[in-house]
Amino acid sequence: MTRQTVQPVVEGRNIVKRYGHVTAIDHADFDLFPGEVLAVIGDNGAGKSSIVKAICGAVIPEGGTIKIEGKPVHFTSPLDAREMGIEIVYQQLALSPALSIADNMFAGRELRKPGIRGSLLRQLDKKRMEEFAREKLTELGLMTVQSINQAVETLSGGQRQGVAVARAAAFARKFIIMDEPTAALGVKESRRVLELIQDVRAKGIPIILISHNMPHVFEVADRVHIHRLGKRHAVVDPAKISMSDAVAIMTGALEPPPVAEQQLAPKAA
Ligand SMILES: Nc1ncnc2c1ncn2[C@@H]1O[C@H](COP(=O)(O)OP(=O)(O)OP(=O)(O)O)[C@@H](O)[C@H]1O
Repeated sequence: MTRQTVQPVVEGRNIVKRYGHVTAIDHADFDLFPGEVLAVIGDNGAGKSSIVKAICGAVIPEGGTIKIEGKPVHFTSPLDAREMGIEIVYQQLALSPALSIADNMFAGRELRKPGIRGSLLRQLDKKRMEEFAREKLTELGLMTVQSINQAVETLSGGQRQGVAVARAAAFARKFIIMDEPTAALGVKESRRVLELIQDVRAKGIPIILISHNMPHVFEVADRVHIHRLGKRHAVVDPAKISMSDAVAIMTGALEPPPVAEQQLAPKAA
């Protein structure tokens, strides 16, 4: 397959978003390709969260185009993106501590019992949800947790993040956005989440990983999107650039490589 024939999963062009006098997204471009982990790095306030929010409907851009698998989209809320199979894992876990693992996995999209018990009486199909949750956690090697009915508040930070990743992986049909998924975790727990990212990629689901942690980025990313002053400043191959050069480009201390030497698309297979 040549580079030209690979259709991006996400293609953002010329995206603009202003907050008063602040231009959070300044005619930015963005590409995510099938099967890859794309890291997004940038200084504080560079606009990383804003561009990713525009892609998942949490921010509505004022200009530009966003295509998902070649089709223009105009999301008005993250629910629109979720319906399309786009999942998000936040640093601040969006899990409900008092609810069980299984309940958290299905929050907002519970399975109902078949027939009239589900459609009319709205009865939840607990058994099917538990089975599904168990299967998904097992798939990602996360069944070290005691019970699927255990409250999330009894889990360690890493296990909780594991549940959030498993939930995203279970429902993502297009891609997963992870915003600083290891920021709140210890060394061992971060390691597990990095392994999970690789497992999810192995399942064929592409991932956008926002992170300030350069060793983590360089360990798992296939390409590194460097965001600066509201726009895509460069895309580099982590196998070909040093961490310190990537940081220098990010801060403006070093010029980005010429476009022809950048990794704007994955290497041809
Ligand atoms: N809701 C908002 N209202 C006003 N300004 C905002 C809002 N969201 C973001 N901004 C501004 O837009 C710019 C980009 O912010 P954004 O959070 O996207 O950057 P970031 O690269 O994700 O930063 P960080 O790494 O610190 O999270 C910043 O100047 C920020 O203050």
